Amino acid sequence: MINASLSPSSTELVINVLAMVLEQGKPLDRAYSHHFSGLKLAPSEQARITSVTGDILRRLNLYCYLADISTEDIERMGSRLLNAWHMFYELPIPKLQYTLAIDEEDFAKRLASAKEDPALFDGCPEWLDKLGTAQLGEAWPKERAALAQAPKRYLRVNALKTTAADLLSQLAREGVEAREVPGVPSALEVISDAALFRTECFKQGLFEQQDAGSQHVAAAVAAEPGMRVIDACAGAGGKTLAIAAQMQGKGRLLAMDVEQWKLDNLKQRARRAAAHNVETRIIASSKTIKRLKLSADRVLLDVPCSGLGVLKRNPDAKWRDTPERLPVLVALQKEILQSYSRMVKVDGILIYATCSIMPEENRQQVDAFLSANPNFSFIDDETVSVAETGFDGFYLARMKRNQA
Ligand SMILES: C[S@@+](CC[C@H](N)C(=O)[O-])C[C@H]1O[C@@H](n2cnc3c(N)ncnc32)[C@H](O)[C@@H]1O
Repeated sequence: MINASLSPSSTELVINVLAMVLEQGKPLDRAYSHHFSGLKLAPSEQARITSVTGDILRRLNLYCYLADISTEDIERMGSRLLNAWHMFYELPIPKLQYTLAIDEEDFAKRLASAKEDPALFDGCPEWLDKLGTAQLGEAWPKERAALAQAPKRYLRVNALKTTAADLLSQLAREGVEAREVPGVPSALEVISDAALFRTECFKQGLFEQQDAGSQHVAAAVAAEPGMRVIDACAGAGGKTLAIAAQMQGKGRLLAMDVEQWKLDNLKQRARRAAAHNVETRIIASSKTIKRLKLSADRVLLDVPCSGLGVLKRNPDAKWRDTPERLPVLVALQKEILQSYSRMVKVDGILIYATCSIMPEENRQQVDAFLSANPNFSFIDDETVSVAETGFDGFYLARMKRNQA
């Protein structure tokens, strides 16, 4: 994808999106929709812009260092940043009307010294490198390097409507090239640049866009038709819809969250996917949880987390987040685990999950929960490593309730 220079107009768009994210603090997807609306960009050009913007955000500190500018000065110095980015990939520099040129000799010196600093080369802010090293030790550098790579595009075959083989051939008829993903039977990897959401297959609800790691976590719920299942931090329902397919639409699937707009979004997606056994419920207070005491065969707690496993896909988070957020999240996860586990019935299974690879949010939480709750026993756990799988990074643990 990164094999040709951007046009001058696309360069300007990338600078504007970056400035909106980094200087106005807007989420990346909102910055894209703001700047793309009203433009008649070809899907391939739009894909190039998002791919270059993503790459710059994944290694923003590296490109800023090469451009000799600060990460806070993108609006004013954006052309210099984009020049450095083109020089890094040895691409001809776009001919902008106003541009801040970079001295080639100076650039070569900076590049040589950046290569001596692996954390900088992987686009890792200092606070994150310290945290990753403290949490993961020797395993951190390879995860850090993997988090600097572009994410692959995956979709989940909606088993309520189709099969992987049928979807592959229908997508091929619409010009979308995809292939199966070893180890994740519900997933297909999209290998062409197609505009997926414009396809008939999408309109018919034959698939959802979802990372293969997230699908792997949903598979661990192993819900069966007729069960009573609660997805208590359902958000817009990525995992809920996967669970509905496991249940073949039979049984009761309750999707809960503290944000109504996410549940509204979920309802819409569930309709398109024909996931008719999904019910949504807002968590208004602890009473909502209490009323569901000992009621579910499976409870999935996909808790709010640092998101440090999904930085490939959300690279802007690295430049917004601070290390102070982690202890706050860890305390919230602990509270959710303790309180929401009440909904698991005897012999039922609790599935705790995060999109983080940091032990403090993962195994350490589970161990603390198990020692405070001897009525639950550990079944298994797994960290989906970004480096080993190429997927987003996740964690999941399964625990069984043995007594009320
Ligand atoms: C990691 S996201 C869930 C992603 C979702 N399961 C998916 O697969 O698309 C965590 C969710 O927890 C929700 N949340 C935050 N605090 C919560 C709480 N106290 N109880 C329940 N959900 C909460 C957030 O609104 C967010 O939607």
